[in-house]
Amino acid sequence: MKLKTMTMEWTGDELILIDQRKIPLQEEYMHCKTYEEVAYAIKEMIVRGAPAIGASAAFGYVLGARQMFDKDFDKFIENMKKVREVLANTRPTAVNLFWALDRMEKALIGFGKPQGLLEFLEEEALNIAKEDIEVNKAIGRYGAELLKDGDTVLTHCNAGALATVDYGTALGVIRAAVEQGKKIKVFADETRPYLQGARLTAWELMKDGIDVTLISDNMSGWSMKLGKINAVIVGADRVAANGDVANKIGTYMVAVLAKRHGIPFYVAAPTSTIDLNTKTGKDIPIEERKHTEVTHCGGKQIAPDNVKVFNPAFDVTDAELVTAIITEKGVVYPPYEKNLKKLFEE
Ligand SMILES: CSC[C@H]1O[C@H](OP(=O)(O)O)[C@H](O)[C@@H]1O
Repeated sequence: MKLKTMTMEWTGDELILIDQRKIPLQEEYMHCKTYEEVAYAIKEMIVRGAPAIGASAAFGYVLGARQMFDKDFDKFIENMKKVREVLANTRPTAVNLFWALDRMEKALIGFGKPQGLLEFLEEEALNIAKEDIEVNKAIGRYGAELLKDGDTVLTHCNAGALATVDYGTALGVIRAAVEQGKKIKVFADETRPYLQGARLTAWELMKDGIDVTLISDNMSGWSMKLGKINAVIVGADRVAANGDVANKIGTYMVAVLAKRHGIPFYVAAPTSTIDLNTKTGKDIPIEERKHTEVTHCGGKQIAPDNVKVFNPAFDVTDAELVTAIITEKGVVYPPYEKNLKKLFEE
């Protein structure tokens, strides 16, 4: 067995993904044997979460290399541009997708010859996946130092094991603090419209026996005002060079409320989510998804036919609202422009 976690399994022949659309009511799996099937799984959010998307795309690239292999290396390189394009066109916001595809393409071109190349690409995809787990544990260790015994942490969306290869980023911090013996409680907001908080975060934390309370999105402000929240920790899909953070829609609202109530707002993100080529949040492409995600809930229509809908899947939190960014290399504080750059100079 090559790699198996709650989120994904790489058997050597196929990528098996838990269908995150079905959690918490069913645990069903999608078996991807082609790069097109992996692309479908990413686009339809069978797998979601920036690092999980990146790792899945890496294995999709391996499957595509097997499908498109050609002994003529130049022709093979050309073929792989199509594989990359199909995988890259799935979702635009999470930079990990492009980071992983860049890394796989670099491995392909660097290897330079067809003999042994498929095995080499498989090893690189496995490296990406296994490194993600270690990165998340490092984020957890650094982030846990920011939490006190008895803290209650509000988290938005799902930045847990299901959003990564394993362990999670924001939930990795909570797991690490609990593993250190700290009594941590979590408030998970539901995260309309896709409900990653209600469906995924609550499910993950209950499976781990971590104290979690589910609230609707419009309860986060009142929970803070009542003094129930000591810290906010969220994940990220892309951190711009100036520290602006793209994350699930609703994150910005939580960040503004945290600022209003003097509550620290932490972003847990691997360096693979930090994109120095994106100067500010204004440059981050924000995915808009289908209207039925808003007009329907649990498969039931909750809005009038033909109502107009705006459904951005992400928003951007200004760097000034972010207390610190927790990475696998340590906790980064403002000024982000300077301090994020340093992460890549060491
Ligand atoms: C650890 S990254 C998790 C990040 O990804 C989620 O987006 P989606 O569920 O649409 O893939 C959300 O923004 C999470 O914070």
